[in-house]
Amino acid sequence: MTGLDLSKKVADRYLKREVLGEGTYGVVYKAIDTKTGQVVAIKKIRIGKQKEGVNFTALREIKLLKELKDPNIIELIDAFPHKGNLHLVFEFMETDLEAVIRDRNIFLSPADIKSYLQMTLKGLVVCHKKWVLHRDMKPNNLLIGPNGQLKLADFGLARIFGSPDRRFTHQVFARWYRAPELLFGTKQYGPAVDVWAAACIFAELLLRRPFLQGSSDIDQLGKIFAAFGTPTASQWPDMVYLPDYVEYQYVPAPPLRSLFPMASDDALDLLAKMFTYDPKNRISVQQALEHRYFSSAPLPTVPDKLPRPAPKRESHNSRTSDFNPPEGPTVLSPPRKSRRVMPEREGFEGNAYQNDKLDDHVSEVRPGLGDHASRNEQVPMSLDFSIFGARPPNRPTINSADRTHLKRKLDLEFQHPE
Ligand SMILES: Nc1ncnc2c1ncn2[C@@H]1O[C@H](COP(=O)(O)OP(=O)(O)OP(=O)(O)O)[C@@H](O)[C@H]1O
Repeated sequence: MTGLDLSKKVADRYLKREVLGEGTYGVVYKAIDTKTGQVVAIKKIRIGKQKEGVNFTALREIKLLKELKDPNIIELIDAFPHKGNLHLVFEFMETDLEAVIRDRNIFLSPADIKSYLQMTLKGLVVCHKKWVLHRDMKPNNLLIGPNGQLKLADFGLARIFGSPDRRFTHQVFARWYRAPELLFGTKQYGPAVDVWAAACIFAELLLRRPFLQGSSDIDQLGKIFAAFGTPTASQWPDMVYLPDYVEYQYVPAPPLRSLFPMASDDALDLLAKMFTYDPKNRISVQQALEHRYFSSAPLPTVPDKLPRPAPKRESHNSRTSDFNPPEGPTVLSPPRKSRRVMPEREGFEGNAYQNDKLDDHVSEVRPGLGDHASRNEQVPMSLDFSIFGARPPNRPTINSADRTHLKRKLDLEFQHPE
């Protein structure tokens, strides 16, 4: 029996290989496109059994992705229903920015950081020009291909934001990357939320660890204010009118330089502009790309010279593959499962990370993509960041209450399209 025989064929075209992980909307597995020989990633989304019969979140993702073709945005190659599931076929990406940041063997030079940030912003500017927010920017949604190209992925939560009257659910962001206006419950927000998240990613590239690790929304705001000072009315006049506004004790901002001692003056200037409190005054993605940080020395590293994690078990060529793998498909444990958080009571009590250990007995072997399991290990730090407290063991994603809320919201939107 050949490897080909052992592999399961999907839609008469894709040879299924190992599971790569599991996201909010379903399992992602690796496959080979027998038509082209290309290695692909297939996101399998269960089609709802509801009256409408289709998972509209997935349809939205398809529509958005088809409109967003760009070297810095993940390519949707194909989409088809199969055995009651919707399958989205994406170009296969070897790793993601989170794996790069966590890899203690990787040294990121100022030019490397500049390059990763520039590619992130280039992908975002395409979204924003088409009036689309990404809304879920975080390092593990920034995938990296074999030639070092960074591409924005996971548009499951993105949506068009053209109409000024549109209201969004504000609970969709992974907390650590959430802008203060979202944390204060704003119902109308714009591309500035992606700029804030990109600033958090920029800071994370500089620090080699997540910058503002709040354990609740209130704590998240506390962490933000400890870093940049409590915003004053003159800095952000609309703040007091936001639905969930609460007054925080005034704390002055420490010098930004003290938080990022290794950053250049240009990097700090851009960072400060991206971390501006008032979304109306926050720098846009286009303006950020035009900032002198990107034109001053050192120039951004060319993508294929960027440091990336070493492949774990086999070397990948994501564009081609032999059709005769020595073994059949290996089903691996979804690594993301162990990183999910249980429903969290917002506020001061409860521990969002209490279920981290649930899947500890399942070992993870995931060739190609970065070793997510190792993310809990200590990583070298470039400065003393202890004022922001101990590093929680895991990275929170949206909780199930958020998800239920989001689903209800999306269902409503599709029942009453504007
Ligand atoms: N194009 C791809 N190539 C290779 N691996 C991928 C690709 N897309 C997703 N993956 C991997 O599959 C797993 C699930 O990804 P998915 O985008 O569904 O969710 P996520 O981003 O991990 O989580 P969330 O849904 O909470 O944002 C992740 O481990 C991701 O790295």
